[in-house]
Amino acid sequence: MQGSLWLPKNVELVPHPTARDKTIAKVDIKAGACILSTPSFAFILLESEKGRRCDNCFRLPSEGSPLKRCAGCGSYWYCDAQCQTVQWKVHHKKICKLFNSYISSLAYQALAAHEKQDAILLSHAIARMSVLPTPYSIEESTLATVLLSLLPRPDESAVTPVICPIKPFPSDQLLRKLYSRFSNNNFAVHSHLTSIGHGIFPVASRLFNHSCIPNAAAKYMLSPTRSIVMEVVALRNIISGEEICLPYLDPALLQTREQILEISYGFKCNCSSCFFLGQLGPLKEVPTDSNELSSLESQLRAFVAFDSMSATSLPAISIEALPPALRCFLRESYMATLSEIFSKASHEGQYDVALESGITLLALYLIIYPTNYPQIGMHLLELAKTAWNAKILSNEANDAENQALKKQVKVFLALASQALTILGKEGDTDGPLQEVAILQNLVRNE
Ligand SMILES: C[S@@+](CC[C@H](N)C(=O)[O-])C[C@H]1O[C@@H](n2cnc3c(N)ncnc32)[C@H](O)[C@@H]1O
Repeated sequence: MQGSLWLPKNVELVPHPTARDKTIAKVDIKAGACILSTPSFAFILLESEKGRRCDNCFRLPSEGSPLKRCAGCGSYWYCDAQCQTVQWKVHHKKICKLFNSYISSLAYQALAAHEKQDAILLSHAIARMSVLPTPYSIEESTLATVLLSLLPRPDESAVTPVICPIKPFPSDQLLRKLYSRFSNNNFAVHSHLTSIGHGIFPVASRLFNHSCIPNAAAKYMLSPTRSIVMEVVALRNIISGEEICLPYLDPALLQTREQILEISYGFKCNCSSCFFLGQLGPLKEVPTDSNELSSLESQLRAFVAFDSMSATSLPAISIEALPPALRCFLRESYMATLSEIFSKASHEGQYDVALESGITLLALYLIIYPTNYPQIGMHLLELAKTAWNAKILSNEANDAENQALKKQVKVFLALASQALTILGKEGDTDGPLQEVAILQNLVRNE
């Protein structure tokens, strides 16, 4: 395996006691470094993005250049003839004429929404194998070889959804083998943390195990005429010999992640965060009395000791250090409520409520997520926008309040920039890094 051409030079695969293999760093890797850049084998847009984005490169159309619909099937959209040609060669020529009768067939219509998505993704993967010089000789494609070498999912016998009747049709055995690699090996493709599609990236699947406190994250690069590419980026400095892990799900799913990992991936996570949560037993209820809740929330903020007026870096806090009295905040439901209070208050202009709940949420994120996790950077940007709006609407005569809000905007922006720069540019243009730069400019020129 070590000599494999697809294996990046800075990592190696070594045996893992329960996960078959794991990937470790062969050298020290710096925060922000790209560990792997890998093409997808097959991918699909989410139904909600169909016709909004190009089916090949996933980009949004530029102004004045609407997407062009495939004249054959009318069901795929492209930026231009180049994107269409790329996808035509990879799989669409095997699907185009058959697509509409396939999706209106009773067998396809009977599938649940997620099965329909799997069925089309599987059709794309099969079509891609059917265009090999010798159809379905997977050894002619490195990505197909890696894909079929992946670990199957726990419910290997799940019924394969009906696929597009591609010619020549694959063997039942190949279809089942491929479908049994779905779900535990597929990735949600996102742009600035919003899902836009699904993809199969065999090399990334082969390399990275899960951790709820990952040291790396996946991002997706969209560029003209190219199919999407996944990049795996180090979130912090990784030392030689350390295992490199991705999050298979949002680590903030504190109560549900254990079950999801067991059902969908067939393993029990042994990270220190899961170990700690497993030892805690049932969590106390979050107080319903508003005074009691507010006092406990200020204790949480004090524990994290984040100073929104002067912080120059984000504190790294381990979940194990959380005092017993504050552990009730480790409830997913509390986090969801807090996040709703923050967004509602900032949209409705209740900026004092928004800033307080937003900083409490930041404190929780710093406890739950690892350093430089993208959600932290995105949340800091939202906090900066909220403080900026508060400043604009604040009483001009109240100079002290104005200056305090301006200081907060600067602190949030500087920290958002630090965290988001580690992941770097991804997805659609005009992302959060550009928003940070625009707001920094406004503050500077004010
Ligand atoms: C995408 S693969 C990861 C690569 C895999 N280790 C290999 O050797 O091909 C996902 C599968 O790896 C295993 N796995 C991933 N993370 C794990 C972890 N933290 N602990 C145990 N098993 C894990 C599970 O079997 C899961 O379904």
